[in-house]
Amino acid sequence: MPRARRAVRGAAGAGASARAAGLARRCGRRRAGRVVGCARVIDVPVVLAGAGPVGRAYLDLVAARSRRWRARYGVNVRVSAVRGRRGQAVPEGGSLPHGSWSPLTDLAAVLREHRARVFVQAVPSSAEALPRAAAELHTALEQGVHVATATKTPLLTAWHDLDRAATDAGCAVRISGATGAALPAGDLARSVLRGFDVEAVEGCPNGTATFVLDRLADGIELPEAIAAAQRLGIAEADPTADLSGDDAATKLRLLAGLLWAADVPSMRVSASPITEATAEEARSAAARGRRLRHVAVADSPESVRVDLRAEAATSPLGGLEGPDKAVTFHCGDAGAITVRGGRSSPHGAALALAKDTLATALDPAVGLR
Ligand SMILES: NC(=O)C1=CN([C@@H]2O[C@H](COP(=O)(O)OP(=O)(O)OC[C@H]3O[C@@H](n4cnc5c(N)ncnc54)[C@H](OP(=O)(O)O)[C@@H]3O)[C@@H](O)[C@H]2O)C=CC1
Ligand SMILES: N[C@@H](CC=O)C(=O)O
Repeated sequence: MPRARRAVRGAAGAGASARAAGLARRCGRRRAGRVVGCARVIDVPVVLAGAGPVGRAYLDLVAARSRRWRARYGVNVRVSAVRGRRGQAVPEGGSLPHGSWSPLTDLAAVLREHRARVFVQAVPSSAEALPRAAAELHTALEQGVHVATATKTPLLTAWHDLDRAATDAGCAVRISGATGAALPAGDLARSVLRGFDVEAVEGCPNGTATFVLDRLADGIELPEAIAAAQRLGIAEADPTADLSGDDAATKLRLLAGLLWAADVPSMRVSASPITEATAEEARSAAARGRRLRHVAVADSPESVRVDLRAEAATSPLGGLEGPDKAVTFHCGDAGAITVRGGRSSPHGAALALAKDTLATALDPAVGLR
């Protein structure tokens, strides 16, 4: 999709930021873990929406790693405000405050007050949360604030609007957290494989499905397997989309949007769900030395299908251990390129959001792609 890339705050600022980071790396002298000397540091104040497992993991990660990122990349990430469903708070020493939160105020005002550079979103990927989640992304972009999101639903419904709003604002919308947590499939699709003319993409991008299928093969009942995935923070609070194949299809739709400028909202989805009846299939595959997998495939920008497939235990998908994930890009002359790992977990999603937060300062980009 050809597009004029406007050099406004995000792009010009990010170019300068990248140069500043290079300068920081060249000039910085590390002493007792601190950058000293002539280092210039890019300040990245963040407003975080969502204080569930993923949001809290992001806060913890920033608290634990910000000094390292400052020394290593010349970027100072700090969460200056956190917003939940009804309240908001200023972190104390990098953690959520123990006391009560104040009532929510206007997001635009909060972004301005904190001079936010990035709006990080980690609210539920649910129909109920969608209207506010979508509206808040637009508010951030209108304020000239970059976005890093793990929330999938607004991307599915408002892909083009968000891309347009981000491009107009000269801001980036980074979606690694929504395309498979710490699995860097989104980066491959968005930029790394550019020019390889990817013909098809397939994989197991849902950690819950792989985890549950292996438990079924072990003879564990479906409800027990789902409960274990929820205890580990892999499955969504409502695991329906994990098991129906919708979450895997969503991730492939987002990858297709990044790869091919696919019309994400209108892509057709067909999926065979994981049900009680799947247990027999999983055990039968195991008896043949194979492993049942929920495999999502997009071989055109029009559609995604998710099927149960018995994979050889030595293949990239069969060899997976949930909640790890794998995605293979079929790249014509470059062959099949598989990325694997990046487990689904709140910490994995937080790592993806952190990577994307750093990228807004270090790798200039505008829009979704
Ligand atoms: N767990 C994982 O492995 C991964 C998760 N993700 C995605 O990350 C996102 C966050 O996940 P998780 O932390 O488990 O989410 P939760 O369901 O625990 O919700 C997180 C937060 O969202 C707030 N919230 C709830 N409803 C709304 C609403 N309608 N509008 C605005 N805010 C709302 C909650 O506020 P309050 O506390 O006030 O109720 C809470 O702070 C999800 O979209 C998920 O799909 C992505 C990759 C991996
Ligand atoms: N529930 C999802 C979490 C990340 O998107 C999964 O199981 O992969």
